[in-house]
Amino acid sequence: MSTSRPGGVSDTNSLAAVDDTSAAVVVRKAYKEYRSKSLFRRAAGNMVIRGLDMTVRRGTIYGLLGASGCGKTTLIRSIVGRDQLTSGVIRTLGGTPGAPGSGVPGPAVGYMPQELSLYSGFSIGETFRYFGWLTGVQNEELAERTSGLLEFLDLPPSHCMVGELSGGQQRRVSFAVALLHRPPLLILDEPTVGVDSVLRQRLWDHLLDISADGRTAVIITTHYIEEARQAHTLGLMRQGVLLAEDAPDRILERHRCGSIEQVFLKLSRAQAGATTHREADVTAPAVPAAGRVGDQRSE
Ligand SMILES: Nc1ncnc2c1ncn2[C@@H]1O[C@H](COP(=O)(O)OP(=O)(O)OP(=O)(O)O)[C@@H](O)[C@H]1O
Repeated sequence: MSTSRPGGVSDTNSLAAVDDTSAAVVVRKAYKEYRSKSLFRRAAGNMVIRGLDMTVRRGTIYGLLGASGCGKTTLIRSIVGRDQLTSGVIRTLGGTPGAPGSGVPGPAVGYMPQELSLYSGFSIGETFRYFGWLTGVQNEELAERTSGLLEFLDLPPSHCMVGELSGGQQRRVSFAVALLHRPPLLILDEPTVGVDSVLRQRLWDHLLDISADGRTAVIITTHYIEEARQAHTLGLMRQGVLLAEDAPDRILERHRCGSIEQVFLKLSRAQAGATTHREADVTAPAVPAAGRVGDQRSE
């Protein structure tokens, strides 16, 4: 594992904070390295998460904003227990994700993965029935929530087959499935890709509504700065670390910038400077375009 630790959140480093009960998710000193499966490239590792700290409070929306390839999905998959860190600590709803009895993954978490994981041979109604059965939502409660979600998300009638829906409609079904059982932790990996601006705002309004109960935490990843700005806490992610983590207004104030794009640019340059100085194994930064952060895969 590389020993380079380019940046991170300095004021939340204490490992004692992992047992903070007001937090739905705590990540401390997280590192994740992918090892190549190729026989010819076995020595080459890819350090995707590099000493990352993150805290998600109950009753808040956490917007995880970063360029394509910065490690958002890898982090999310570790939080829901679908992937394991190389080192570091994660507490999701007080337990270790993936550990027996932790309940994660499980019904306590509503997870919308980036890749679609629906059954194309099911109708929309059967999909809701199946996931409702897995999470304990049945009968009148299921019928009521199904019709509410179909209407809210502008979906076709429940007899329509999932395999015959458009990609955007399938993403909305996947979003509905994550919401169906009203879990205390909702993790949405790029739910607004391919969603029109009216529905996108409706979706954000809904997330703000459900987190207002003071109990439900939402983590949402996105490339879009203007929508992430609505989150209570914003994590600005780049090359496997959080460059900043705070309320959007406090981030602007602290860095004396007029926009999140400017903060991103400023902190990206500082991170690149620090990295070059340490001659670490990361390359030059991408400059974020206005309104959307750039692609890091090709860096
Ligand atoms: N299973 C895997 N094996 C090897 N490398 C992987 C694997 N999954 C992701 N990566 C690499 O890890 C890096 C981060 O990928 P990740 O999907 O976490 O980024 P992201 O920020 O979610 O990107 P996007 O916004 O495009 O979804 C990329 O360089 C990717 O190629």
